[in-house]
Amino acid sequence: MIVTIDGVAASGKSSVASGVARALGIPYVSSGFLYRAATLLALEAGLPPSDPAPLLALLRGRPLRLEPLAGGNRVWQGERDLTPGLHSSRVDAGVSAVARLPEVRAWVDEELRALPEPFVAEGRDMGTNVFPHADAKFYLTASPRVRAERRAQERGEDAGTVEAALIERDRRDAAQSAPAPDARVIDTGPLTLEGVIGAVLAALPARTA
Ligand SMILES: Nc1ncnc2c1ncn2[C@@H]1O[C@H](COP(=O)(O)OP(=O)(O)OP(=O)(O)O)[C@@H](O)[C@H]1O
Ligand SMILES: Nc1ccn([C@H]2C[C@H](O)[C@@H](COP(=O)(O)O)O2)c(=O)n1
Repeated sequence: MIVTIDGVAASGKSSVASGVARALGIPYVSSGFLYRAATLLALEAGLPPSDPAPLLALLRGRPLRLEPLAGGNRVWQGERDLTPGLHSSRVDAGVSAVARLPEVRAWVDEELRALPEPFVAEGRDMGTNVFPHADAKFYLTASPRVRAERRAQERGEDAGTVEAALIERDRRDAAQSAPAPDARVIDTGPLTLEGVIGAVLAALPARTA
């Protein structure tokens, strides 16, 4: 069984996917972690963001392992846990360029499709491209301001600065961020996190709940 939760930056995908996965007793998969890990390694190696060849050689030479857990994901390269470095403003600023590379997207898709079911998968294109036959699909939205205030509170940053960065990231990620035609779209703006999780659980087909 696969449930997909897609949406724009800071719309609540990870938090909602985690809550739904816990309620179902299954892991959740954060596809963004793989894009962020590839970006972190590219930045550390000083690789050119527009040339996929050296990055793919690095990723295939020393493979990454995504560890989906009910409470969160971790990404390992050998014995090195890359997770602590994935959610920095530096990675935020560089990840869209890496995620735009078709070769990197193909690598991420291959990694995701190799994971054993069941799981909740969150990202931008889980319901459209990676798992089009998922059992249930959801797409989260909220206004840039609402998302910025949540992210700013989470990271202790200025909401105006965060809002501008989110709008820019939405623009850069637009090509892969459309909702699947059969996805249920949820505006999380008026809802608490628990309210969104409850709405997703209530909308699951009987066989998945
Ligand atoms: N409905 C909600 N009400 C209030 N706060 C929320 C809600 N949904 C998410 N949040 C909070 O908003 C912040 C961003 O949520 P989260 O990290 O899950 O978003 P995301 O879509 O996974 O972000 P990114 O695209 O950067 O990975 C977190 O602090 C989270 O707790
Ligand atoms: N399925 C996905 C997941 C993520 N991305 C890109 C776009 C995001 O800016 C970046 C980080 O994702 P996040 O951790 O913020 O969910 O990775 C993508 O293109 N496709």
